Amino acid sequence: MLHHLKCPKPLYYLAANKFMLIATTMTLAVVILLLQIAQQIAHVDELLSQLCVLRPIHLLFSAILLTATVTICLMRRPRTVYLVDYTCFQPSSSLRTPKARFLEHAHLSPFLRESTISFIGRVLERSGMGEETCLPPAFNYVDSYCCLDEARTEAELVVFSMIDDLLAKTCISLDAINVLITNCSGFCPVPSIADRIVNRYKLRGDIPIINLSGMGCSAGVTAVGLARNILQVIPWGSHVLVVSTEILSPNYYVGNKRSMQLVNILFRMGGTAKLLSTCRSKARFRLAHVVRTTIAADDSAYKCVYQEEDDEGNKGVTLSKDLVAIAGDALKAHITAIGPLVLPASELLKFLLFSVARTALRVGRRPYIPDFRMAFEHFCIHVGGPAVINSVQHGLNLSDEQVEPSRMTLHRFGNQSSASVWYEFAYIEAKGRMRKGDRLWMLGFGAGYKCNTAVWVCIQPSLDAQGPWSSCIHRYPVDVSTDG
Ligand SMILES: CC(C)(COP(=O)(O)OP(=O)(O)OC[C@H]1O[C@@H](n2cnc3c(N)ncnc32)[C@H](O)[C@@H]1OP(=O)(O)O)[C@@H](O)C(=O)NCCC(=O)NCCSC(=O)CC(=O)O
Repeated sequence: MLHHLKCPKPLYYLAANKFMLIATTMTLAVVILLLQIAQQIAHVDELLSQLCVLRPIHLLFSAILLTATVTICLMRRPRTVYLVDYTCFQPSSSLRTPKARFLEHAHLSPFLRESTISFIGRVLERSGMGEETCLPPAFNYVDSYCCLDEARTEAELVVFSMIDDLLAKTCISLDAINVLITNCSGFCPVPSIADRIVNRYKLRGDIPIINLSGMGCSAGVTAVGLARNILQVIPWGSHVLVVSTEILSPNYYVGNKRSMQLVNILFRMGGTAKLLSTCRSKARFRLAHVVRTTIAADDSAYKCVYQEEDDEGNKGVTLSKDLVAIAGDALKAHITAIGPLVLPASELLKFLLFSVARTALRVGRRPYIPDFRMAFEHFCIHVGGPAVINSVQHGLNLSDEQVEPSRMTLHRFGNQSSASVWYEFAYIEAKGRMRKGDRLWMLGFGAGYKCNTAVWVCIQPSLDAQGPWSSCIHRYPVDVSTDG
C-alpha cells in the first residue's frame, strides 16, 4: 500500500521540526541554567542581603502569583479521557449465515442473473470469512423487501443488547450518563437511533444527544474523538455513552452491479457500546490520541464508497476497484499526522536521516517507512476485506501476528463497519495478550475517504474479557491462507 509512497514530505518536515524544537529547547535550557549558576555564585552575598529586606507582603504576593499561574496552567491542560469499558453485540447463532445459505438465497432471488450469482460465489470463497458470520432475517427474504419496522427491530436488537451488557459490566446508573453519541452510516430513521435509546432507557431530560450518519466505517473513531472533545468542556467526571453500529436490513442491494453486490457479500451484523469518562477510578484504558484525516477533497476518493442507484433504480453502495489504492493514499497522509505524535525519537531520527540521505544522494530508493511496531504493541486495522488488511499489513511492515486480530475478526464476524475495530480489541483481550501499559492502535478507514486513529493505553487488563469471542476463542486463530 505504501510502496508507491514517493516522499512523505510533511512527515520529514515534522520530524525535522520536532528535532529542531527539542535541540533548541535543550540548548536554551542548558545556557540559562549555566548563566544562572554563574550569576548565583558571583552574587550570592548580594542575593542574601536583598532577601533580608523582603517584606512579608512581597512574599505573599509572590505565593499568590505562583499559585495562580500553576492553577491556570493546570486548568488549561487538556483533560485525560478514559475508557471505562466497552461491549460488543454478540449475534445469536440463529442469525448465522453460512456461505452455502447465502448462495442459495442468491439462487432463489428472482432479480439476480447467473453471472451475478457466480460472482457472489467466487468472492464469497475469497472473502476471508468463515461459516459463522451473521445477517439479519431480512437478508433471507426472497423478495428482499425490508420495511422500516424491520430495520428498527434490527437496530433495537443490536443496540439494546450491547447497552444492557455495558450497564451490567460497568454498574453505572442511567442518571450518570451525561452525553449520548451514536453512529450508524446507512440507516437514519426519524426519530433517530439516539432518540430511541433515550426513550428505551428513560435517560435524563438534559442529556445532549448526537447522532452521526453517512460517515462510513471510520465513524466509530470519529465518535470517540467527539466524546473526547465534549468531555473537555463538561463537568469533570462526566460520562459519555458512545454507540456504534451499522444496520444492514434496509441496505440490501437487489441488483446485478458487481461493485454494489460487494457490500451484501462482505458486511455483517455488529455493534459496540463504550463508556468514556474523565474520571480514572474505574477506567481500563486511557485515550492517548485521536487523529483524523480526510481526503474527500479528491474526487475519486470522495466517490470510492458511494451510495447511488444502479441503471435499474436499485439503491445500494458502490465500492470502487480503486478503494485499496485510495485507502493507501489516506493512510499515507494519515501517518504524516500520527507519526510525530507516537513514534519514538530514534525512529523519527532514522526517518529524517534516510530522507536527507535520499535527497542528498538523489537515489530513487524506496523511502524509509517508520516502524510503527516501536510505537504500539497491538494493532486493530479496519476489517474492510482481505485486500484492505493485506495492503495495510504490507504497507506498515506488520507481522502476521500483528494483523491476526483483523483477519480473525473478518473470519468470525465479517466486515462490521465501524464496530469491527472493537471486535479486534476484544480478540486481543480474549487471547489474554493485553498487558498493563500496552499501547493499541485503532485504525479506521471509511467512506469520504477517511482514515482515523484512536490510540489506547492499557491501565488495567480485564480478568474476564471473552466478550463476543466467548464461545469460540479457543478455536482461534484459524488458518485463512487456504481460503479461496
Ligand atoms: C473483493 C475481494 C475479497 C476479492 O478478493 P480476490 O483476492 O479474489 O481479488 P480479485 O481482485 O481477484 O477479485 C475477485 C473478483 O472480484 C472483482 N472485484 C473486486 N473488487 C471489485 C469491485 N470493487 N467492484 C467490482 N468487482 C470487483 C474482480 O474483478 C474479480 O472478478 P472476476 O472474478 O470476474 O475476475 C478483495 O478484492 C477485497 O477485499 N477487496 C476490497 C473490498 C472492499 O472494497 N472493502 C471495503 C468495504 S467498505 C469499508 O469497509 C469501509 C471503507 O473502507 O470505506
